[in-house]
Amino acid sequence: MGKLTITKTPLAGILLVVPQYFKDSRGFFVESYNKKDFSHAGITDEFVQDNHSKSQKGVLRGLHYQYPHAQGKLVRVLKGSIYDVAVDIRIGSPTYGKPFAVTLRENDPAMLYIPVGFAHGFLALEDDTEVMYKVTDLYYPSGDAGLLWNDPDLNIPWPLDIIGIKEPILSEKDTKHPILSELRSPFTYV
Ligand SMILES: Cc1cn([C@H]2C[C@H](O)[C@@H](COP(=O)(O)OP(=O)(O)O[C@H]3O[C@@H](C)C(=O)[C@@H](O)[C@H]3O)O2)c(=O)[nH]c1=O
Repeated sequence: MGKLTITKTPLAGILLVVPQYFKDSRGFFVESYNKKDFSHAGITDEFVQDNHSKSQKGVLRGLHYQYPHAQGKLVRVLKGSIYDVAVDIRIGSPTYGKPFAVTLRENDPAMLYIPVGFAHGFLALEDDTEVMYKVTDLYYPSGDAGLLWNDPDLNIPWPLDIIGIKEPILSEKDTKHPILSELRSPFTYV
């Protein structure tokens, strides 16, 4: 059992979660999820699916949400690094349309907890970047939805120049999401 440090961010509900990191001459050990400690710290969601993806440098996945069957997410990086972004799409939220971003990387136990009501995406900053995330509902392709990654209204400072690329590598689907002003968000702020 390790110590769990949870830090609030400027977007209510989005949390930085840092489990205790035990490093020794063999490498490291970390409890990446512990139901009891997470519940005590206020993350009471039940995670029902684990996702694992690998991306080359410059791949941008997002910004995604699912509805119905909305998913809370707990995101971490196994290999490489990502610029991870959550955008508040809860109607009535004081931070509606605002992004929060953090760099998550290998050999660093920091994770991002994103509750229901946010669109999520990330840019892989290195080749062979592997991301693993727990989600609170199963995948329903019919509920797959998103927001356009480069919507000027979101003004997300994706670090493309820092990794030396002009345009990210996107799925066909991710080029076609609506912008914030066209979004009919199903989420409300409570
Ligand atoms: C997300 C997902 C995809 N798939 C399949 C569908 C498709 O053929 C293939 C790739 O799917 P996608 O292109 O949607 O994968 P990807 O672009 O990586 O989608 C993911 O992006 C990040 C940012 C998220 O937050 C996730 O919730 C999810 O939306 O994998 C599943 O079988 N289960 C799943 O849970």
